[in-house]
Amino acid sequence: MKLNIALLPGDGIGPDVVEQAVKSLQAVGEAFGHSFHFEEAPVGAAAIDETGDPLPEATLAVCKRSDAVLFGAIGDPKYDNDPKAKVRPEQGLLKLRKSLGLFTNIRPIKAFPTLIEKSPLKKDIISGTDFTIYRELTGGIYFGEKKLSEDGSTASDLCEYSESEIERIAHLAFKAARSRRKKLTLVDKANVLETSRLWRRVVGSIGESYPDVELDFLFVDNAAMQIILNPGQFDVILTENMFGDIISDEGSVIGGSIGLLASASVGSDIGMFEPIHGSYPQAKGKDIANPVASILSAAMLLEHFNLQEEADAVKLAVEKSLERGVVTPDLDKESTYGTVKVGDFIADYILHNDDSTQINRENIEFGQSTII
Ligand SMILES: NC(=O)C1=CN([C@@H]2O[C@H](COP(=O)(O)OP(=O)(O)OC[C@H]3O[C@@H](n4cnc5c(N)ncnc54)[C@H](O)[C@@H]3O)[C@@H](O)[C@H]2O)C=CC1
Ligand SMILES: CC(C)CC(=O)C(=O)O
Repeated sequence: MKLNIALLPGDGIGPDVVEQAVKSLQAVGEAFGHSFHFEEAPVGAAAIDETGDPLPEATLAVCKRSDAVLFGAIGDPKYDNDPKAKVRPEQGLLKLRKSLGLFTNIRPIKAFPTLIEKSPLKKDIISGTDFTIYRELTGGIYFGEKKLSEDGSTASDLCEYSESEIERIAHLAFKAARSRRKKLTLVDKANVLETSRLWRRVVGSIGESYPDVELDFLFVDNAAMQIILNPGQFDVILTENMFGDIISDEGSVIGGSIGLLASASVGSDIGMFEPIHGSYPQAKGKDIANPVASILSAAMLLEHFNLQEEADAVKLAVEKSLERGVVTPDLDKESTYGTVKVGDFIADYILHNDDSTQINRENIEFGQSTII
C-alpha cells in the first residue's frame, strides 16, 4: 500500500516523539513492503514563530492532500502564561480538527499486565481494565463563542451542541460497543446542563436501534470517581468534548503514564493520529519523553487502513520494549533509556522479529483499538 502521511510534529516534545513514530512506520514499510511518503509542516507555536498563524494555509493544504495526519503536540509556556495573547498555538489544533471534519476522537485505555505495578492505583482495581473513550471533538465549549467584557472583568464561553453533532458520534460509539463487550456509558452533567439533557435524549433514542448494547448514563463528577475506583465496569464511554479531554487524562493514570495513550481522530476521509498528551515543554529536546503514545497512534493509523497485521507488529514491539524494561523515566526513574533508544528498540523489533508476520493476536496485550 502507498500512503501519503502529513507530519505535524508541533511544539515541545511533539518533534521528539513523532520522530520515533516515523521510525516505526518506516520499519513497517520495509518489513511489509509498503511505501509511506511523509510531508512535514509546521503547526502551533512553531508555526506562529514562522508565519504568525498557528495553522498556516500551506499546512492545511499538506493535510488535505494527505491520506492521514500524524500529529505530535502543540503548546508553549509563553502563550500559556500570557492571558492577553491574541493568537495561541491551541487555536491551530482546534481549527485543524474542524477543517478536517474530525468530530470523533477515540482514546483506548488499558492496564497492561507488564506495567501493572507502575500505576499508582492498586493492582486488583485496575487489572483487566480495557475501555475506550469516544470524545466529541469539534463542538461544545471549545468551539462556542468566547467573550471578554471591555473592562476585562467578565468572561464567557458558550457550550452548544446540535442533535446532528450528537447523532453522528453516537452511531460510531454504539457500533464500537457492539463490536466489543456491548456496553455504552454516556458521561454528562444532565442534572445541570441543557446540552447534557440534549445528549441524553438523542443518545437514548439512537440506543433503541442498538438493542443489543446496554446503555447507561453517568454524571461526569461520578464518572471521574468511578474511573479510578472501578475502571473495569466500562466498555465504551461516549462524552462531549471537554469532559472527554479531562477524563481521558485521568484514565491515563491506570496505564501508568500519559506517555502511553494514543488516539485516533476520525470523521471524514482524512484521519489524524495523535497522542493524548500535550507538548510537555519541560522535557523538550531532553530525550526523556515517552514516545509510545505517538508510536501507538501510528499503529492506530495502520488499523485505520485495515493494516491489522502491521499494527499488531508495532504493538508487539511496544510490548517487548515494556517487558524488557526498555522504557523512558516516566515508567522507571532508574531507566537509562531515552526517547530515541526506546524508538530505536521498537523500530528494530518490528524489522527483525522473525515471527512478526505470524503474530498470534490473542497474545497481544494492546488488542485492537476498535476503530470503526
Ligand atoms: N493535544 C495537544 O497538543 C495538547 C496540548 N496541550 C498543551 O501542552 C502544553 C503543556 O500542557 P500540560 O498541561 O503540562 O500537559 P502535558 O500533557 O504536556 O504534560 C502534563 C504532564 O504529563 C506528563 N507527560 C506528558 N507527555 C508525556 C510523555 N510523552 N512522556 C512522559 N511524560 C509525559 C509530564 O509529567 C507532564 O508534566 C500546554 O501549552 C497545553 O496547552 C495540552 C494538552 C493537549
Ligand atoms: C486544543 C487542545 C490543546 C485541547 C486538548 O487538550 C486536547 O484536545 O487534547
